Amino acid sequence: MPFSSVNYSLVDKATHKRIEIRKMTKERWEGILEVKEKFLQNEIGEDELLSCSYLEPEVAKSWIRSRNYGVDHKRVILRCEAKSKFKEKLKRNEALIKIVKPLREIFKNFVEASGYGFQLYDKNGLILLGDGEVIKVKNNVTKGLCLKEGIILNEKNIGTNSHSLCALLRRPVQLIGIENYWDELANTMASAAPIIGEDGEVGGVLLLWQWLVCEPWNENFQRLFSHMLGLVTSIAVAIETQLRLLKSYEELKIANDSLAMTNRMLETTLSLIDDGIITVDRNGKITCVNQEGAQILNLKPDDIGRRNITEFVENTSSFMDLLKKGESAAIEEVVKNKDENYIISIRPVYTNDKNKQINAAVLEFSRAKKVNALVTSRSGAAASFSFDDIVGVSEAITRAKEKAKRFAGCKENILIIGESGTGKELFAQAIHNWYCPEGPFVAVNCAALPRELIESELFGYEGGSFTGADRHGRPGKIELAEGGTLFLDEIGDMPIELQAVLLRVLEDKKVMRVGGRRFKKVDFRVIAATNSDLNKMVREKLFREDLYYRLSVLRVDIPPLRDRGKDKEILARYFIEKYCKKIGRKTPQISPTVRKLIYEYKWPGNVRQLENAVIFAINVSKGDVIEVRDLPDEIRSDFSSDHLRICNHNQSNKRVLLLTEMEKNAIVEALSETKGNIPRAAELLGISKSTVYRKLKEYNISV
Ligand SMILES: Nc1ncnc2c1ncn2[C@@H]1O[C@H](COP(=O)(O)OP(=O)(O)OP(=O)(O)O)[C@@H](O)[C@H]1O
Repeated sequence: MPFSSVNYSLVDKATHKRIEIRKMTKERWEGILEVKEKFLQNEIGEDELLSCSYLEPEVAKSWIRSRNYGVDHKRVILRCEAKSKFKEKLKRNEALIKIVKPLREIFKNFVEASGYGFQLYDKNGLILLGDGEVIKVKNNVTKGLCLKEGIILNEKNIGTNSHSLCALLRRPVQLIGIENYWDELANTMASAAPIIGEDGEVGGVLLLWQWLVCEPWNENFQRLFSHMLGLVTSIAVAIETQLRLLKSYEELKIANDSLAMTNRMLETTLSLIDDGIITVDRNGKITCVNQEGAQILNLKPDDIGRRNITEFVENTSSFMDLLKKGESAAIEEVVKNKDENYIISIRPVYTNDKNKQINAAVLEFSRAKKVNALVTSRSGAAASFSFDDIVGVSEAITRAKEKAKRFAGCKENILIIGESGTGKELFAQAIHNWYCPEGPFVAVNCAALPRELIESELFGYEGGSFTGADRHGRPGKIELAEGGTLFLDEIGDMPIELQAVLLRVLEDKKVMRVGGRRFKKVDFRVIAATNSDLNKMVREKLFREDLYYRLSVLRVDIPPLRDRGKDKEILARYFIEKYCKKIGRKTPQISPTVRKLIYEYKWPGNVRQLENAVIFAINVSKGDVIEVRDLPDEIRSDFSSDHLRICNHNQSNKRVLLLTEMEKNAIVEALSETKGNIPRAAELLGISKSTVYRKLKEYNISV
């Protein structure tokens, strides 16, 4: 008689299908028993078994598989997993075991009290967590089935069983006694529920089993049995949830750790930046700050998230306008309670790239002084010379150097007077480097600047103030000299109308850009230089008297080269060596005639002229000695006339004798060097052949 009554059911959470559990009646029990005996004794075939209404089709299929595996229903041989493999599997299932273990501990007492067994299997029937219980079978006779970890109980070993069917069908399964294949399990009832992992695979099976203590068709037993399945399924669901939580927790922990690491890296990076970095929200509230930023704004840790950037900048409205505009910008601002100007670079942070809605901004505060120094050094306006680079031992230069050094130490403006090429800029750089080597050295040649540009060049201009100007405006040289030196070369050429403006700047130490409305504080020293007679210019009303006095508080006079005695030779040798080193050439000697020339020539172009002459000679000379012929034409011709002038004008016998002797020696030397070749000797001496012939006669020299 077909058995069809359905007594209870549960919903499989994996498939969301209702699993119907058939009630075990006496009739069904006996039906199964009968068909099992027939099947095991080969009295019925597979088809007949599969069509048996007492038996669940999945159980029937499993019996067939069990027989095909060769499982003996009376006696099975249990297999243990190899130690190393077992270890590896425990490791693989670590998270699952970690969750199930405490549950099993709780359950243990319950097991002892009510005779339940509780195990965790992997999907292949390996016991990952056992209760170590011994299955007692048949009339309380203890048999040797120990449900310990490491034992493999699967269909291939023990035939049909609930946890293997559960893993295969991926849903809860309940088997009672004779539904199992192995006779030893005929007195047990078991409920198994799968633990499905995030990947949708069976990660393990939870099994709850008990001895059959009464007839399975007993009402109480039926109730208990249904509860058992509900219980094991709920535990499995709880474990799945915990597994997911653990995974999310671990992912979160990894994400957290990496976030913390990124934060630490960012903090370290920010602390290394010696500019202030401050982040603000769209309303200007300060949200984050690095050490330097906190120092600039004098912020305490408590201020973060409370105070607004507008509390710290003077020109609040234009600052907030820029911030709200959401464009990258840089402005120069005065930070309240600070004596310094800062360049504030604003970098907006958008909510997303599409709508460009500003969400926050990163502000970089850099000291204007530092930025200007960088700009000027990058533009080649840095001072590279020191007092040690001023070559010379003559009394005149030593005195000038000492004076300049004394003046360098104080903040006053300095006026350097000297002929062109005497080294005025060299002195200015040395003074600057003595006093404030960190600051910018901004040089302006007042003679080289077109008259109409000199004002914007010196004072800068605001954006759009005149045609051709940079639309963002530009700082002037005075602003750029902040914290350093403004070197005004050829000050005598500064237009008179600008002299008044310069005087005011020197007095107030404030500038306003052309087209601007705001004065800006500047702190710099002026070193002015000229080769003009400023005194005379003042008398002739070409130079403002008040500016002259303002500038000439400390005055250094640089002596012309002709007054520097043996410095001339020292400098010549210095330049030869320096230049040859630069071009990688062997340093040539100076012929005695050239040496004499160096001493006696007037050097109207001073040190610059000497340096240029030496470079010229090195490039022209072919040998190891620089000869007169190697020198530039104008020096040779100037020298010859100087020479003659000395001969003509100086009537002192001694002097004439000396000079004639010198000339005679030079001619003898030239002839010996050219082995008596007169045209070549003339070339060497820088005089004509006919002069050589005349001189030979005059000095009675035979070739
Ligand atoms: N004492 C010195 N030692 C070494 N080099 C020197 C010395 N004096 C001048 N020079 C060199 O001579 C050249 C001219 O010097 P500098 O430009 O300082 O002169 P200047 O008086 O400012 O000239 P100008 O009036 O034409 O501007 C530079 O190359 C400089 O380095």
